[in-house]
Amino acid sequence: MPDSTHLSDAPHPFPPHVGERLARGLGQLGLNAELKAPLLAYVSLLSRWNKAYNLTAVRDPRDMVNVHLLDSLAALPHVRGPRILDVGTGPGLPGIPLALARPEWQFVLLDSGIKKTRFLRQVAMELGLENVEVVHARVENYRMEQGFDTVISRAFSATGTFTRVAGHLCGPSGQLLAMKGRDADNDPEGLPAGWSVVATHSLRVPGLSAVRHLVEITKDS
Ligand SMILES: C[S@@+](CC[C@H](N)C(=O)[O-])C[C@H]1O[C@@H](n2cnc3c(N)ncnc32)[C@H](O)[C@@H]1O
Repeated sequence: MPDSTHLSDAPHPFPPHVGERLARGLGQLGLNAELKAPLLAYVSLLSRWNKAYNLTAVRDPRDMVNVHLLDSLAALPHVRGPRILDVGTGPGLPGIPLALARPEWQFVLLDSGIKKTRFLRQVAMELGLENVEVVHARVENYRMEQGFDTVISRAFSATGTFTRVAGHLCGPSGQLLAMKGRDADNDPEGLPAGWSVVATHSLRVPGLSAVRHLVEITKDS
């Protein structure tokens, strides 16, 4: 395990153009430039812990800016607060970038992998993220008295499986959002009874040529 006592002192291990790329992307998404510093601090932690914990296959911090940070933030206009659950968050995607962008909302970041949640607790502590709770659990076993406004996942599973294992965590007027790559996977046949795909949004991510998709699923009324 990386020695956490040294992490906060570590300089960002990136050349200036990494920050410039991020600042440009934030501008294109209409987001505050002040997000740049905490997002780079997150990428710094991610790339350091990745060496020991293998948290993401994306190893180059320059690629992390587009593939992880801006990709996560591109979903923000469709996320409804104030209570968000990120299912299978892995190293905190999209949960950490979203929580940084919306400090007034409450985020639960859930993953069944102990290395992921250990890393995320460190991130929340180092970045002072008081709006983030980290939960180590399988989503199908996780229960919450009050449902969430948005239950989101990125690269987690087929849309039908996501709905089956996480649907019980949606509040009465909540929504499920499944972040997908090129293939939207919005096949209504795969959904459990009583749930429908109400929209598939195409997302443009700064710096990425391929279109991403966001599948919105709600309970039938
Ligand atoms: C492909 S990774 C995606 C991680 C992250 N969302 C991203 O976009 O990089 C899928 C994650 O889901 C987690 N996972 C798989 N099944 C799960 C379950 N039943 N409950 C909670 N987490 C699960 C895995 O541990 C893994 O971190």
